[in-house]
Amino acid sequence: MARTHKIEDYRNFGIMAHIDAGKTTTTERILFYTGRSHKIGEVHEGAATMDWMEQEQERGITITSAATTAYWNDKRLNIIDTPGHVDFTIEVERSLRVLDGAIALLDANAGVEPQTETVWRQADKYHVPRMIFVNKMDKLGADFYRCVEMIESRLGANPLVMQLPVGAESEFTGVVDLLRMQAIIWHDESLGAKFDYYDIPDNLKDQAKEWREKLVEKVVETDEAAMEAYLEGTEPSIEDLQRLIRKGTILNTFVPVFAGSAFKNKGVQPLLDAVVDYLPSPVDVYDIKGIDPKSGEETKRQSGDEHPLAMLAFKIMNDPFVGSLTFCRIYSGVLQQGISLLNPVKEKRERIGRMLQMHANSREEIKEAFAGDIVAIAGLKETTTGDTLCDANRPVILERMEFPDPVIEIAIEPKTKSDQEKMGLALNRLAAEDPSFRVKTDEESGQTIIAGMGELHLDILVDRMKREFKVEANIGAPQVAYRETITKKTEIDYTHKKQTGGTGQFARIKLVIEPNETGAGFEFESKIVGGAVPKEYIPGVQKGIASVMTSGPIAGFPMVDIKAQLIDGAYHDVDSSVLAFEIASRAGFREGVQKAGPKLLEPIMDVEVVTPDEYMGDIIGDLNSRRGQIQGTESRGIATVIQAMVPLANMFGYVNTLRSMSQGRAQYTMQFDHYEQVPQAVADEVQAKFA
Ligand SMILES: Nc1nc2c(ncn2[C@@H]2O[C@H](COP(=O)(O)OP(=O)(O)OP(=O)(O)O)[C@@H](O)[C@H]2O)c(=O)[nH]1
Repeated sequence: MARTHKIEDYRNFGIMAHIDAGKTTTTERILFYTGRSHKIGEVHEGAATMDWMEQEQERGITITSAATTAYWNDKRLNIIDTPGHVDFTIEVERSLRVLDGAIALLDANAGVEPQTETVWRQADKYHVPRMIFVNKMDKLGADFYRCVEMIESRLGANPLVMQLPVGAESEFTGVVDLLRMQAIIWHDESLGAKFDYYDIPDNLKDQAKEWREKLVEKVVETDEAAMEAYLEGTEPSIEDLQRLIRKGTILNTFVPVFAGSAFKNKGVQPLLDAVVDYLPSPVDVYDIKGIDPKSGEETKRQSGDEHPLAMLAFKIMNDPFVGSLTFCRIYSGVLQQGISLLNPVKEKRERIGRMLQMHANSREEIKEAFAGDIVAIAGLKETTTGDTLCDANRPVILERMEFPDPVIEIAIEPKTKSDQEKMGLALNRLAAEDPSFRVKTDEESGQTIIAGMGELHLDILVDRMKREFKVEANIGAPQVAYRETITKKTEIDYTHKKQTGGTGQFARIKLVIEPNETGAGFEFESKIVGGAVPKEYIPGVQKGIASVMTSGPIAGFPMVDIKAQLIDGAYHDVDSSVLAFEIASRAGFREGVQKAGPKLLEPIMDVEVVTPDEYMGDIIGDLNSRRGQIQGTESRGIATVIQAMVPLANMFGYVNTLRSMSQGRAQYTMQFDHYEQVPQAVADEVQAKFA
């Protein structure tokens, strides 16, 4: 099987938006017009093709990114679905990672919304070229020009207005194409409604002329020759304009803006034309960066079949028909069924079995795939999200995605004992799919603990466990991961002696324990010379201390950052053993930490809030009341960035507070920074709760 489309004719793009801006509807229409989807499922009827999982439809938010292949104007489109919910920024990041361009949707009435700002900034981080579709022009209160203004003021972007709406709200009938200076009018609102080209309506003629001038001026600025010609009175041709718009879009100089109503089936076809005309192909964007696993040096991988195979796994889904499906973007080389590839991250081999191409409502078995393609591979064993698969002879680790550490822990237990094993399997599967989700066992209580990015994040995973793995579970309240340590140097002299007929037990130890540097963990050293404690018993001493450290004296949290030295001791020829020394050190250390000024530590988060100026005062005041320490503020574009260190314990529910304080316009991110002593009053509370 050969390539059906040159790599230059690929468009890998995603659609990003605030919740409810119409991403699902627009994607549905795109799939319909590209001819692959023959039945349109309205979102509210719960039959949307892109929303695969049941609960997504129930919750009405798109959680997973699916990739779908479609065709338009002889070009091959791979549409990568990106979610809009703030708890799933990780999903947005991973789809932004593998797409080359994006359409940002606006609700024509709501304009630029908070999550539009969030995903826009994420796209900025990856330099993703974008276009904007002002959707819902048929809606009450739709205002195209206000949206254009907000693109500048809220997103700090440079809008290149390509179309003007003809009418608005219920009078919306089509658009003026400013490039060709003609009106495109749809005859009715039904699916597949026909459109025709007309002269620009009289009442829009002046406005169209004015906006075309703005368009041409912005476009010729990207090219000196065109600029000079224009200044001398020569209008660029439509082809020249298109070429320069493509160039400026790919360089992120400006963002072409279009108008329409996906729901009323208006504006989608010209939008698809624009995807083909202005969004980049895989060879138009930066070469993907990577690391040579042998030398550790940075390298790059060019897009193209002629280069060694390298692809990035960006999504794992459980598929009811074939089990686990790993979605991969091929950057270079040709992938063939049956070959064996290296996963250099895990240092494991993977054999490529079944390969699928996903379409809107069908899947196609393929034997071969090429640079630029997105394929779903069945049955990979070792590969998790973010891993690279490559030619073993030319290994590369493609730029890894950044996954923030989980901040919330919740205890989980199956509703029935018999589900214990099934739950373990399910949690491990989910953790393999989602790098921001972790599972562990609490040593002390034996409880299973799951950790994630937020309460909603964990909620959805528990829900998936129920639906996909048929495991019902109860969960506890979200919990901060406290730690304990000591503050004073202390010496311990402890003797363990037991004489109960037969062999006795004897061990004497002298320990010095002291605080270790923050983050240095547990250190053990033996200073024994001359055999006061025989060498073979010393591991028993270390083991005894380590076992006590799993549960501190204040509230049973793990102890950290302690240095222990064994300085002296004594033994008995018959009665001493490793076990006797372990028992002695356990009891001695436990006694010692009580005298060594034990303290409770809490995780301190590095919090960054990005907000419009007017809410800054309130936000800082609120952070102070959360025991937060403001590190500084700076302006970034049109917003203010506040940097603060805040205890995690006081950050639960912050999303909602921030939302209401800023009318939803401020966003925040946080990540773990360090552990710090808890003030006494708070420590007392924690102790009362856990001890
Ligand atoms: N009036 C009008 N409504 C629209 C239009 N496009 C979508 N809608 C409606 O807006 C609502 C949200 O649309 P979706 O397509 O589900 O939006 P979404 O962005 O995918 O939402 P999430 O999946 O929750 O992120 C639905 O009720 C749609 O019918 C439009 O062009 N005009």
